[in-house]
Amino acid sequence: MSSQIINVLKKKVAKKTWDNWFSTFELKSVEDDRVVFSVANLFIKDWLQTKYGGVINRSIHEATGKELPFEIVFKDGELSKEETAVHQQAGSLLKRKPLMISNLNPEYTFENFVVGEENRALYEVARDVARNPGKYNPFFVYGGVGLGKTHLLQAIAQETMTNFPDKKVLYITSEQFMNDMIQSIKENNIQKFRDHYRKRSDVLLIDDIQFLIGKKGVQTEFFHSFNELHDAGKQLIICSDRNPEELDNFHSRLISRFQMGMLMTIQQPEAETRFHIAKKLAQRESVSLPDDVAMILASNIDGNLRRLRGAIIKLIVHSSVYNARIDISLASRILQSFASSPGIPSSQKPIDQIYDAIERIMKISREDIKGNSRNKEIVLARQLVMYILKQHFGKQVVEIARETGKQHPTVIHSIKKIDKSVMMGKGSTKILYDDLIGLLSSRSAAV
Ligand SMILES: Nc1ncnc2c1ncn2[C@@H]1O[C@H](COP(=O)(O)OP(=O)(O)OP(=O)(O)O)[C@@H](O)[C@H]1O
Repeated sequence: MSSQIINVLKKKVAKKTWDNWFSTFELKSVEDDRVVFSVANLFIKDWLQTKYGGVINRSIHEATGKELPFEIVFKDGELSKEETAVHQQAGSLLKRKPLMISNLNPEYTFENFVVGEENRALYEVARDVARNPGKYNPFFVYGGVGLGKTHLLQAIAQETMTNFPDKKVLYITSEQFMNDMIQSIKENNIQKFRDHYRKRSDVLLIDDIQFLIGKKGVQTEFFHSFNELHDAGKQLIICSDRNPEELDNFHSRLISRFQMGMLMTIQQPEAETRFHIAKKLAQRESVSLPDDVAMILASNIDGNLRRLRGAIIKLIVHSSVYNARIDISLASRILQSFASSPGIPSSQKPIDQIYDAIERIMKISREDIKGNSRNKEIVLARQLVMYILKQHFGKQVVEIARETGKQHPTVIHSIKKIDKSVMMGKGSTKILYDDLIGLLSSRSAAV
């Protein structure tokens, strides 16, 4: 029966697809309640689950006559050093994706951050912060969605760790701070939480502070952590999608703390900078983007750089799957698919906007998402709905539970799960999320 599943699956996908994506895919076991496959890479695992979950399910059904769910695990737990080296040297694009070891994305470095005139001053100060912790305290960076704030924060974190191996550098989102706080209260151990943030970090970086809008209790806790660290000369680095003054419903004393150090904004990159960013984004995927292709992408996609990245990833995946050259004609087709996907009307309720975006990008209907199917793609879509409601539209867990008709623990679990993938910049879930946010951010009020 084991080989039958693979045989059926092999017949259902094109040879090229099989060679590109299933070369390390093997059947590990068929159990009473599930089928387990293994692959040799984190990114492929994620990609197969998302893109080929449906066909894998159908193949299992056809071969076994049962509706068994499946799971994909790493082969032998993880890649051996030799395998990693081989995969880094050669093979398909996907095999070369690095495995993440910390909550910092190894690609978010200063070397990978392209500096145009518009952000030169910001870049210089950021490097200075990593060389001289405590000099500009706090360092507060704000600016629009997808302009590189997280990248810059993580670059400061990584460079500080290199410059000062003895310093304890802690990077978190303000949502994680809140979750840790709630967890510690549940476990009746708030002191441990306080010690963790106040005593065990020399450099604390907090991403997306705007998430704490309206959460007065967490703000108070953060205020005390801020003061204790600041008084002890520890470096604080904070970023937000808006100026501190625009943090509505924030304690005024916290806002004035944010304003007392170095406050800088991250600017939209000009077309020339976008050209260099496009080249760099491709280089991060070990692909060299021809100048004319980088040019056409940079001049057609502005604003949120995740859209630019999304287009480049699509280009690379397309060229890998269809064995096509990355040239102007392919880039134009990709751009057309971006342009022909009209915006989502912003007059709709957030949840309807998200359903629409998912239907367009993942081809999964709202009925499926609202239902109870455990199909992996549908489960992922459901989790993305909850995560986007929270992150992008600032909804509370109670509201999300009400709007999606799911229980609180399911909502919390889903948000955590997607947050982890997004934070780690992990594979296809992150790409999907970026695509969805790109589409939602470009919504047209006209429709
Ligand atoms: N100057 C740059 N050079 C190279 N890559 C960049 C630059 N700015 C942004 N990027 C890339 O663009 C993508 C989006 O950046 P990032 O996630 O840091 O944006 P953000 O401002 O934190 O977004 P959000 O407001 O949603 O939190 C990332 O892949 C990042 O590496």
